[in-house]
Amino acid sequence: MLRRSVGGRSTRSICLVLACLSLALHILLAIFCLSVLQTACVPPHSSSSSPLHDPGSTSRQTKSSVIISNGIFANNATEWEKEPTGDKISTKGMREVDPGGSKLEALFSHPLYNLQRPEMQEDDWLLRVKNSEDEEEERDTGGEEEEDTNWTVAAETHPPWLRFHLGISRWELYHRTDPLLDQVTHYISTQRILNVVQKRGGTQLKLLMSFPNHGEALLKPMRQTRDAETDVNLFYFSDFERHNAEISAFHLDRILGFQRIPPVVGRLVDVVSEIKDVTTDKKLLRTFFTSPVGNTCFYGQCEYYCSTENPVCGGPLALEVSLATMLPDLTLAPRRSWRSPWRRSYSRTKLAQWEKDPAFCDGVKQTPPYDEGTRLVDLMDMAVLDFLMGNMDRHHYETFEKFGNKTFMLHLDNGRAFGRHSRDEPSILAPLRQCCRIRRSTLLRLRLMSRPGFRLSDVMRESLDRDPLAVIQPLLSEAHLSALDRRLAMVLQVLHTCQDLHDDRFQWDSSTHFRVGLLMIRDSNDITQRKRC
Ligand SMILES: Nc1ncnc2c1ncn2[C@@H]1O[C@H](COP(=O)(O)OP(=O)(O)OP(=O)(O)O)[C@@H](O)[C@H]1O
Ligand SMILES: [Mn+2]
Repeated sequence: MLRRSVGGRSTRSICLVLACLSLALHILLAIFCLSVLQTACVPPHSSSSSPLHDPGSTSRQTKSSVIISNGIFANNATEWEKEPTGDKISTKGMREVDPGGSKLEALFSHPLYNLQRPEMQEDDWLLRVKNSEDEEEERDTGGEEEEDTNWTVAAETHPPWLRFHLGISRWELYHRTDPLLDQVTHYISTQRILNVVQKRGGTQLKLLMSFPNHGEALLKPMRQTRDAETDVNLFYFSDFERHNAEISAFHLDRILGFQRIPPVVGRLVDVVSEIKDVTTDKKLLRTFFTSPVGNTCFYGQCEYYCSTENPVCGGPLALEVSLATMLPDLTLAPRRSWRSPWRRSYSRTKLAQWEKDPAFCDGVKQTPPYDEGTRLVDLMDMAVLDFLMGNMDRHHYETFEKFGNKTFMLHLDNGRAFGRHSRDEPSILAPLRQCCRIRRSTLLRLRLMSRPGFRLSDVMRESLDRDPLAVIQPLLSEAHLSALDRRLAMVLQVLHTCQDLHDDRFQWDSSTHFRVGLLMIRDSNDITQRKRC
């Protein structure tokens, strides 16, 4: 009896121990699975304007262009309210934010900026390097030889501007972490200037600079002191273009994760030895003069501000300028110019249609190319970029013809941005307010940058400090930098209001109490990732 009960008790305790062990193992397994799932499912938000975008899934996205949050993120919060995985991420390969470390590096190391790149197809590249087969074929067909450029040599021997051209894809101008970016900006900010001519097109003075090895850059000069705020009585179309706006816009676009502005860098040029003495443009040369205080000035020929009353002056010789890397020549890579649906009237009295009609977006959404693909959310990205930097001058945008409508939008001409820091211009956000659409990855990145560890003003300050002109004076004043944070909060507020305003677009899933939101368009990448999850 005793033995049996002892035996029974020991069997029971063995069973108990085994049950405990099995429970512990299950808990361990569950923790492991959760951490693996989190790593796999947290960072799936990509900008579809990058090679991360899976071109094959664009059609999938087109068919169902709104997100349908199905409760994968298991809590009662809407997607909106959920925190992006932030500075506390400790999953493999992720760094914790070091309070004294580089916020810019921390931002670019974040999962939202490091998404897996789907394989690029041959037609996803804007240009392609000739290979020996092409050359043979050309010789057989009697095709023209490339002048003095050997396109078949190894990529490392190409000049940086050429490698930049070769890296342009259907979804982005460059890859954010590519060391080439530094090389191309270093090249145009240091190479000898061989020739200068005025660049046609547009309304204000711009110069086309040539460098050794066929490199070219678009120059916009400094016209007023960097800190001067635009006069409140000036209309947006009467404002000067600013060289520091062009530089800052490039940095902001990259920080937002878009990669839709060609690399722009600052440079101090000598107006005599690097412009006057080397130019072959007689019309430009004729406009040089010495100002009453002995500074060398010029004004060129253009529609606005090209007169003795609006000269560009060295001090007495040095002039701050912005240099934008030139895109491939139009004969090699033609571009299409699109009028922005939210273009302003460029009139002192007239209002544009979108300013009078709150339902303006409904029409846009049904109009090609905004009725499918990513073009509408790309417009929203552009509105966010422009609102943050106070740019009211976005009348057109361009795309590369080769890619048709399945491609990103180029954000060229940002010279009228960063004019005022003390005032925000809510009308720039009209597209967002009227459409209530945003790319999911953009939203998550914006929210990330509203957090102290990745604060937009801090990452912008750090990024701009790397420009050669920053040693003279910061490219953006502290007032402009803090305006960025203020405006970012406003963007997030607008999106939040979208949810409140359009509550009919939300349904309640009664079984789970998860809100099913139709607010945000998903990236194709999100869909791919979600399947995996
Ligand atoms: N990096 C670049 N590479 C090649 N072409 C460019 C580049 N930047 C601008 N351009 C071309 O030059 C044209 C004029 O440039 P930009 O728009 O900056 O001048 P603008 O005087 O401000 O024009 P507008 O008065 O029409 O606003 C653009 O429309 C674009 O086609
Ligand atoms: Mn312009």
